[in-house]
Amino acid sequence: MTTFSRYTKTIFIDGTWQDAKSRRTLLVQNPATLEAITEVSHGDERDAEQAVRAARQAFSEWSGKTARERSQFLYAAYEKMKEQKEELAAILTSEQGKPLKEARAEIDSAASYFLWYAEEANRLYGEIIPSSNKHKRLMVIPQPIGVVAAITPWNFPASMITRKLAPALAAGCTVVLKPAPETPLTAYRIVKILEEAGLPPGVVNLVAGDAVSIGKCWMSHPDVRLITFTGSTEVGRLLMKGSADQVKKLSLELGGHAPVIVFEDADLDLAAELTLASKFRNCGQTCICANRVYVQQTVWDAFVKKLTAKVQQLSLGSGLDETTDIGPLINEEAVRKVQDHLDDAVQKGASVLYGGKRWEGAYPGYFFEPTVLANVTKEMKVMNEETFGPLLPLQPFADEMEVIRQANDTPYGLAAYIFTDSLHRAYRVMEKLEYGIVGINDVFPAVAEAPFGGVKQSGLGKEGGKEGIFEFVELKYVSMGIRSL
Ligand SMILES: NC(=O)c1ccc[n+]([C@@H]2O[C@H](COP(=O)([O-])OP(=O)(O)OC[C@H]3O[C@@H](n4cnc5c(N)ncnc54)[C@H](O)[C@@H]3O)[C@@H](O)[C@H]2O)c1
Ligand SMILES: O=C[C@H](O)CS(=O)(=O)O
Repeated sequence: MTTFSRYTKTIFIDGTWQDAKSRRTLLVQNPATLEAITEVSHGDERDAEQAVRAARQAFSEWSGKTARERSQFLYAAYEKMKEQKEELAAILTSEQGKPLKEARAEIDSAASYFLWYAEEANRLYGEIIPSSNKHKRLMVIPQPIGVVAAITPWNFPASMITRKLAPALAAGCTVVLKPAPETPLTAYRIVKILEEAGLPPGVVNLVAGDAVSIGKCWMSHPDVRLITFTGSTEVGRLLMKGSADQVKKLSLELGGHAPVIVFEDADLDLAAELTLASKFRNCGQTCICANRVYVQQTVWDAFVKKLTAKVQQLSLGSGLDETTDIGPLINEEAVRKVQDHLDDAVQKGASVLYGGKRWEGAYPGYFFEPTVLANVTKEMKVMNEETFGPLLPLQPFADEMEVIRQANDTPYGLAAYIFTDSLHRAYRVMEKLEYGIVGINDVFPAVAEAPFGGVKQSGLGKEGGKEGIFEFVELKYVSMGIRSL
């Protein structure tokens, strides 16, 4: 089990670990036990500016390497991350709270992006276009966009970083990275792993610190060509506005409000099991988790009985305890949001089928009981705003067209889920759902080989898949005049 000293340098610029220019530090605590883990460097615009200079300086050499050389680096990073999985998972759980079994799965996922883009680095093809003019030859060549600013969230502090770093490095970009203040130690260990894999100075630069000042620096810096952000829609809007003056390219992975639709022809045991798994993974703190469940009236009683029976078997506790199914929320603000959504729903007529209050257990941290609601209505906050906690509203529906309308009635468009054993119904409904990701009898769509991303106010662009690398690339079109003999 990794232990940290009282202070950990979490600013890494041009190959050197350093203090913040301001000498400021920030405490990192365990959200389950509230114990202090360590103080970390807390940088600002001065550190952010220095990081961009280092990344700009390193760009020519890194982008000048062959695809094979960049690929080999990413393979080495993959191998080292797999070797250090247990240590990384323990660090992740200590600062973020999720159960170790989920943290291990996240490290596997994080490493898979290094593996996938080690492979894709060698497949960033251009093309020759058949010219309509015999005196011209036309081609398109992909080129790395340049210095990339990556800003990441606390809920998946490993995979949200590698989902950006891997394609950026594969394409030949250099990176300045700001992790979430709640989870800087996972970012610290990932950069340490990259160092061990042979990271050249300036290729990846880490600046843990003040989000607003660092963000302002990178939004206004002319050498930052792309901002790739994963986080709330609210912050995504700020970054869009702040990048507009320079027309910066943006890749945005934002908030969600996933509907689950359980049809009468579904496997109800599977639907109950996967709805539970989706909702309560990471204590409900995932962008693609079930936020509302629509159950066809004819199977309401059977489904609700199965779901509530399973919820009662979930055990809460510290993520470092192997028997834990649900860990803490990330902080007190997160608990207050869950309580606010619950209070609002009950005041507007919802009934609590299970749970309904903070968990008073063996740990002093930010725990909330897994909670299931019925008699919910569209007017409730929980049916419209991302709760980001263990609160699950259930609502009956009558027919297919009505539930599709209800499912689409949101500004979000990240993920949606359908449970049915009818191929015809699955295809009909999937085509009409206004979401970037649709799960059919599945609630875990995120894999490195597929393009992950939302529509509407859930984001712009894709991460993963063959598509993900193109966020970090500019396509140059070359028109060449050829003299005939
Ligand atoms: N679509 C996805 O793939 C995806 C994945 C994970 C999380 N999320 C979303 O992220 C949110 C939860 O994560 P969070 O609480 O860390 O989100 P957040 O938006 O509060 O913070 C995300 C990152 O942005 C930084 N940040 C905050 N304000 C900023 C500013 N003004 N300028 C620059 N940076 C700023 C934070 O420090 C953090 O590093 C949820 O909405 C969740 O749905 C989306
Ligand atoms: O929180 C959002 C993450 O993208 C969840 S997942 O790791 O993609 O399932």
